[in-house]
Amino acid sequence: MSNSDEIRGEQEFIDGLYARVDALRGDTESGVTDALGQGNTPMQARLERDILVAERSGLLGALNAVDGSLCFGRIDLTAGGNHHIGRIGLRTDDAERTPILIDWRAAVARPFYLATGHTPMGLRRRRHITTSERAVTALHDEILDLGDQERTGHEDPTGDAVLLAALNTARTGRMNDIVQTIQAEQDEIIRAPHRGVLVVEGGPGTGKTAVALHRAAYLLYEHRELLAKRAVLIVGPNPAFLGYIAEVLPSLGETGVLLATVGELFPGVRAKGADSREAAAVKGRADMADVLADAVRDWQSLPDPVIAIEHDREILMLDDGLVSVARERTRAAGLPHNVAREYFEGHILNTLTDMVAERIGTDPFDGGNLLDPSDITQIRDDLAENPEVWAAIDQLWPRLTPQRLVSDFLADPVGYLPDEDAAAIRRPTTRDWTVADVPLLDEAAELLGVDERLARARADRARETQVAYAQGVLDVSYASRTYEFEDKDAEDSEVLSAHDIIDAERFAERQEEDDHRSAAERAAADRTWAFGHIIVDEAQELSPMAWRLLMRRSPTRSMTLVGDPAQTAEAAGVGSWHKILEPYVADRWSHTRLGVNYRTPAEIMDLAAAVVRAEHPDFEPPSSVRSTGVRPWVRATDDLPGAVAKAVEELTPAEGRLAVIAPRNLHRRLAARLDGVTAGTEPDLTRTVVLLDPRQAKGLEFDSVLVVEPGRYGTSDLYVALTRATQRLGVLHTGRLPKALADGVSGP
Ligand SMILES: Nc1ncnc2c1ncn2[C@@H]1O[C@H](COP(=O)(O)OP(=O)(O)OP(=O)(O)O)[C@@H](O)[C@H]1O
Repeated sequence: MSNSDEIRGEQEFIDGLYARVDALRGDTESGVTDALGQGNTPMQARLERDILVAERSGLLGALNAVDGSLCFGRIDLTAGGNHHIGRIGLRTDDAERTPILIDWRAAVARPFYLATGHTPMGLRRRRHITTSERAVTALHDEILDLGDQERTGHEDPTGDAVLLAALNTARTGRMNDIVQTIQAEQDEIIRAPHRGVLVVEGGPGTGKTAVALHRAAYLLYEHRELLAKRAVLIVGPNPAFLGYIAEVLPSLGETGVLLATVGELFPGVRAKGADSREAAAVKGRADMADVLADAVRDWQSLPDPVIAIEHDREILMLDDGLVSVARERTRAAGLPHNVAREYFEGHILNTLTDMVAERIGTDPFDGGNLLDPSDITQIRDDLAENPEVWAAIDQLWPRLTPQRLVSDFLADPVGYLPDEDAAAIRRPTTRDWTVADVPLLDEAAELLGVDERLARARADRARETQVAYAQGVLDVSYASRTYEFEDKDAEDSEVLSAHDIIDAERFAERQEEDDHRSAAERAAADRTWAFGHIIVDEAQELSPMAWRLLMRRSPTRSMTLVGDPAQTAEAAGVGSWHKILEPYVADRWSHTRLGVNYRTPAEIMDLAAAVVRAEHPDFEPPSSVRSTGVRPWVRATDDLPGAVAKAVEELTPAEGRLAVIAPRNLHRRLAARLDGVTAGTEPDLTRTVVLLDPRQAKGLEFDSVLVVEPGRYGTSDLYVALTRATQRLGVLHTGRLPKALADGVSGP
């Protein structure tokens, strides 16, 4: 076959695949339209319709998402025949249902990623198919069976042309999937068993984030049953980062995933405030769990010295001795505070009942008690009607919300912590919640528990509303009943109206069961949700308190943690995997390392590594997969805004993105000189020029990067900033220059 025949052949095949996708999409769309057009059908049918619409909409979403590059590879087998590999699997629309496109996650597709000339895994040839929209634009073939003489004219002798093209393309501000070029070391991690804790460590640009996202897609494919129900959680360091990675999973046809920062994991709270570095470090420490437990105990107070309760025209004196006994008995039950309150109420009511009984029932002659059990019950019931009794109980053992506990604690933490730490976290109760507050709120929720009676009362009220609603719905369907039964069509006359099969109560129950939100949506609204799998990116940044929160969300400890200790920025970050995991899984976790940097060219990586080596001489950076021949530059200036504006002009790529990374307090001055720049807490990363502080740059990448005033960053922040570029790096400074930068480059 000639060179162009090969392309034509693939084009025809791919046209066939798209025809199949279009037909499927048409079927799915009309299925949804028909279902929605059914109008006021009986209840059961309506529930089924909702499920069908949800399922079909998911399928439709997947079909639309993969449209860009449905098929990207082909493997030719030594034994004859071939398989095309794509983002989703497709079968023929006939009785045989023959596979025509293999999902990249299927076992059959694996040799596409792993086969080498050395270990061909039954392959003769591997082909990468590049498409633009629906048109085939290039083919790259690798011969894996060296004895095979057949040539296609599309041979790629080094086998890395497609990878290098992907690494060199202009960035868009949104991460792309790497499904066409997953490397063998990455594939192994993506397909690792989902049980247990897997730690993936690797330097900048080694594909940790990409691998984590593809792993989520793989797990959803391989364990669809389990994970569609329990959902996968992906935790990232900040909202800008989550925006950056948000399109990867949908492009792989997967949407059943919750992406969140730790600051978003307490439903009902949005962390908008900022903490100082010291405050975040103190709030993140593991001993905060004990501190909060102490704070809860301090709400369980004693009278000072008595509480006088007027009852039945007498005064009952509740003193600290009596309350102390009730408190100790309640605490001995070992229950969360709000749950234990019911026991405390019981003890106090008993204490007061004894007092009253003693006063009115004592036999003046022998000191015995003249009351019988029904009198005692009556006294207790009367006391339970007395608002003063409840006011005393509320004072001594108040019901608390996590928000109340934490905000009161932060308003006055003195006495719970060393003075310096208390001063660092102290703040008025009116302030916004911060990210570091969220694990404290979660801890507080655990310590407080849910008052079962309150929860039951709330559930009862909700149920009553639902039953009333159901009754209304059933009345409507009852009205339509005659019509249904009079219908001439025999099949329709078989249809039972909702009334025949279900009463209002049961319908309400069924409504509760049939919650049509996706698992990810339900998980987002539920603090106690147990996820099927949790993936944590930049895991080295999380504090011990944040780990406590995440471990609660993963009772099965099915987790993938990715990170790089050399990039740890947060003072609260734990730093060592052993320290993070020891309390939860002891040493039952596995560890793997990625060693190739796909992002940063060797010229830039050498400079960044020198910065870390100045502090840690044994530091081993990942090796860059490519070099560009373009050396980074470092320049001194007296006029920073002017020099930045000039450098931005010089570095802005014709296509692609530029990041200016500068300390936050310079942003206003710099932004004033940069037209159309985007900045702020949630910058729009799709704009050509983005202004970021070093923390915001974490996990992101750009074609060009300009680092401003490097002398003002800590080593790990500087390492992060210097390793964000795929092509060019410039450094500008007025002040001190870290020696490694001065030595590494000589500016013009
Ligand atoms: N196999 C691959 N094929 C194509 N591109 C890849 C591959 N592996 C990684 N990349 C690209 O390399 C870049 C870096 O990947 P990624 O952001 O996942 O690295 P990282 O290890 O998370 O980096 P950092 O720790 O610096 O945030 C991304 O653009 C990613 O798409």
